[in-house]
Amino acid sequence: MTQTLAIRRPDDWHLHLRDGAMLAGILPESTRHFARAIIMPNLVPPVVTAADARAYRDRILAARPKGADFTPLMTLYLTETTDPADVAAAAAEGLVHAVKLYPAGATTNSNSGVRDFDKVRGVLETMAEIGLPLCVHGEVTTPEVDIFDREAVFIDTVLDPIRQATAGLRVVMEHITTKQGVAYARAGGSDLAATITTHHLILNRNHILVGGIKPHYYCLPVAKREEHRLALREAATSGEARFFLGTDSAPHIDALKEHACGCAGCFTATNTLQLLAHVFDEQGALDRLEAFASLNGPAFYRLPPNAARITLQKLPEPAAWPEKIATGAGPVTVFNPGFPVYWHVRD
Ligand SMILES: NC(=O)N[C@@H](CC(=O)O)C(=O)O
Ligand SMILES: [Zn+2]
Ligand SMILES: [Zn+2]
Repeated sequence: MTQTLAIRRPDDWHLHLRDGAMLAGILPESTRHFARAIIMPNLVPPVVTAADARAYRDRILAARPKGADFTPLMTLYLTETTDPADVAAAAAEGLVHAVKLYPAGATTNSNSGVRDFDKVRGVLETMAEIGLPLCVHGEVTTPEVDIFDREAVFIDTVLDPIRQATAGLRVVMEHITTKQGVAYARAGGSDLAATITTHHLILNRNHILVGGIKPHYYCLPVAKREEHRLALREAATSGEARFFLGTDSAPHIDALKEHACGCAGCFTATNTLQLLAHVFDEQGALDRLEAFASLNGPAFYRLPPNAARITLQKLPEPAAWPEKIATGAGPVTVFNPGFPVYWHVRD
């Protein structure tokens, strides 16, 4: 018996598209199923000003496959010298939909991130006034803090103080990976939301480390214990408006993943929808997939949901996708969940 599920076309509220040959190679993987995406600004050099964002948007639009219905929603990379007036103008023009906070050194290409939070107070106050969301990579970078504790410590020592100090600031906790992240998101009001990735609904830290190290399962924040994965599954499938999909699909060429000092990032753009249907089916929550993937995100970002629909089908044979995407920069391995997935996306 074939099971069918039609949902509004989804959006991806946290996506890395990179630039140049990598952008050209991986963009079709996102435009196939997603209508819009919040585009992360951690290029080298980062997307800091409105002019940077406009130029990057134009490169993305130029790389779009013919006929693709896909709108990139741009973000600015917050630095200690970001100009509040430039941010406000970019938001007013509809160019920029969020500002991204990377604690300096927390993740891939985050060296221009924030070290002294007092220096960004003016920008945050402007953002609170105009309702522009701050997207946060929530990990401390203090060497003494264990990598598995960095999200929970960030919430207590950085995120909560920022939110207390900046009344009305709208915040998205990006790619939460812990039960503490889920609890903190839940304790906030309508000005707080959290994205959850596909891979963090599937992986715990054993998947990365048991039976040999799996570089393609390494991302930041790193996957945590099983109890945290279960908390994320419960949150994602709850239907609550504060939780929505941000894949954090983050391509790196295989040569840099399968490396003595491998890059962080899982590439899930290709098969995210199939995997999500599998996860929501396992949780008995298929009726809430649309809220997570297609409704809650636009509501938080104050955009209408997509009018178009996409149909998912559970078939007797497993869904297939390429093992790797060939790009001009080199091959990128597609996230392999390690189990068969019977949900397909109908063309
Ligand atoms: N998630 C990752 O592991 N990597 C991201 C950066 C990020 O989102 O932290 C990347 O740009 O590669
Ligand atoms: Zn991040
Ligand atoms: Zn990311």
